[in-house]
Amino acid sequence: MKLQELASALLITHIHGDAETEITGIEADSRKIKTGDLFLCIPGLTADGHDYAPKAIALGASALVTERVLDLPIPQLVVKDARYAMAALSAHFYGYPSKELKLIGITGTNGKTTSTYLIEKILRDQGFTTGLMGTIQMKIGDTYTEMERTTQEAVDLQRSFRMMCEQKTDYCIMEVSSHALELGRVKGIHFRSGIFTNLTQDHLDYHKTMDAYAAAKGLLFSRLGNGFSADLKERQYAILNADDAASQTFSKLTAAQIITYGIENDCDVRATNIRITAQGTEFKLVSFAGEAFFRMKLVGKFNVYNALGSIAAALAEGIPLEAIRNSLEDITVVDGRMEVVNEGQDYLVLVDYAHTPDGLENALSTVRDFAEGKVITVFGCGGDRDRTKRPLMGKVTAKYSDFLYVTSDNPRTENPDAILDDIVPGLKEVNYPKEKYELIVDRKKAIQKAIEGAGPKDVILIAGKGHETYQDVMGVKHDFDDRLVAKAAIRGRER
Ligand SMILES: CC(=O)N[C@H]1[C@@H](OP(=O)(O)OP(=O)(O)OC[C@H]2O[C@@H](n3ccc(=O)[nH]c3=O)[C@H](O)[C@@H]2O)O[C@H](CO)[C@@H](O)[C@@H]1O[C@H](C)C(=O)N[C@@H](C)C(=O)N[C@H](CCC(=O)O)C(=O)O
Ligand SMILES: Nc1ncnc2c1ncn2[C@@H]1O[C@H](COP(=O)(O)OP(=O)(O)OP(=O)(O)O)[C@@H](O)[C@H]1O
Ligand SMILES: N[C@H](CCC[C@H](N)C(=O)O)C(=O)O
Ligand SMILES: [Mg+2]
Repeated sequence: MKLQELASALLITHIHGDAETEITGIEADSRKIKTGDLFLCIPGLTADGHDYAPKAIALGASALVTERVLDLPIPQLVVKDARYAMAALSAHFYGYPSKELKLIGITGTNGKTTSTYLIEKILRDQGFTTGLMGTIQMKIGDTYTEMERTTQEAVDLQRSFRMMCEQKTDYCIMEVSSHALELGRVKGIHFRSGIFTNLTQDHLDYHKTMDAYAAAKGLLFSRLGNGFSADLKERQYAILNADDAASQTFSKLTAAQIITYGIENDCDVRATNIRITAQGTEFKLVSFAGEAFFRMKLVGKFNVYNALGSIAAALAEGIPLEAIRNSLEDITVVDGRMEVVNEGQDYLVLVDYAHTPDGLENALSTVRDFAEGKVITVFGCGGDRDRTKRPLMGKVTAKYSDFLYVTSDNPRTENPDAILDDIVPGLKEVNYPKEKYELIVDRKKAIQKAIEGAGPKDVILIAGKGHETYQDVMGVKHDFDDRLVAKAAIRGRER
């Protein structure tokens, strides 16, 4: 594509340099530049892409997008807002692929990943081809790619959408993080449905206040439904959790058709007669499409919420309730979410991804409900992330645990001991007895100790890292998988 043609996606009348320059790719990271690429110089939070322009040129970049003219020998598109340009130019370069897909976006503090897998299952059982993007991976059909982030940067996102189109994907189900919404990674993307799971504390390091965090999530809905359509295929839906106060705000922001779901409040898709056991959940679904009895293998009331949002999204696509039920009843586990580590031992070991106060509240209250023995929790908090959630996570775990191992999650660039020290005030606030917890920085040792100390019928919840197969210490990702560490410890104890 010629630079001139690409520039037509923006209000650019003047190009510094040769407008006929051929652009064969588009990148915002100098480390990924190939010959012929356009390099977007993004002023970021920690670095300024403009500083990497010379490196991009050395690697063969054929043109730049900049916010100021640089004294460099290749053509430049000078724009006011390089992030906006990144989203708009990427969409244009890849031919607006989101319009060729039915895109279902999910936002909320907890439950996004889980919901993507539930919806994927329902759609695939109906014979649709699907793409999935989120924390665990990107999946196109049965091909998996590990991702750096939950929601990709605009350039990568548009490229992935194009790949999905090439593989004749009908639906793409994706997690939309608040960072992505705030940083414009999904700007201009055409969503068919937006789902809101819930809003509780996380990421205040980035958003600073809960209001700002909510406003970021709201962007998914304010951009939905900008034109009414008689054609069902073009309709857009905002699927909102009626039991979360933020939904009221989001409902005012959107022009899309609203479908509400929940348990406590009156809504369009509601679960009643809920029964939670260690084996799963049961509930009666009452909806505009009729009633049905669901029996799922996923545990916890929070998974009823995830199921409800997914059911609402599927109903909006015209999928029969019976079929939805059959699909959801089939799902046994979502990778790293309440995943049982079973080596035949007489105590239960669960690996879960709860890494927020509310996630822990949900996971632990569920465990507490069905535990016949003690509840032993192993958890920590991620470094370089919201510090204010640390004592809150301590407080929640104290509320439900008979014994606690406070350990490292991904310390990233922080001192691991200091992270543990930030958790302890939460334990002290609720007078959690000193003899009921231990601080063990080494996560492997903490897991081993928890397993060595477990008695018959006890439940050990290892929280925070779920599906992760690494531990990030000072930017180095060391192999680490809670499930494998737990397995080895169980076997070691038996010997
Ligand atoms: C807060 C946040 O999301 N920051 C992301 C953002 O940073 P940024 O825009 O400020 O970029 P920067 O690192 O300052 O660099 C500026 C520019 O220089 C470029 N650069 C930089 C270095 C270099 O050698 N060459 C080069 O070209 C970068 O590609 C970028 O375009 O863009 C960068 C490039 O894409 C990301 O690496 C960075 O993610 C950081 C590492 C991060 O940790 N993000 C997390 C918090 C995140 O996004 N998480 C959410 C999930 C949350 C959830 O699931 O709940 C997610 O969607 O994954
Ligand atoms: N609907 C929910 N409400 C509250 N907690 C939940 C819910 N669903 C899952 N959880 C808890 O939160 C953890 C993370 O779930 P999941 O990975 O589905 O969320 P996510 O929103 O994708 O998280 P992330 O922001 O890290 O991508 C689970 O392991 C579980 O403990
Ligand atoms: N998407 C979340 C995941 C947190 C997972 C936890 N293991 C941690 O490292 O804090 C984040 O990036 O904040
Ligand atoms: Mg996720």
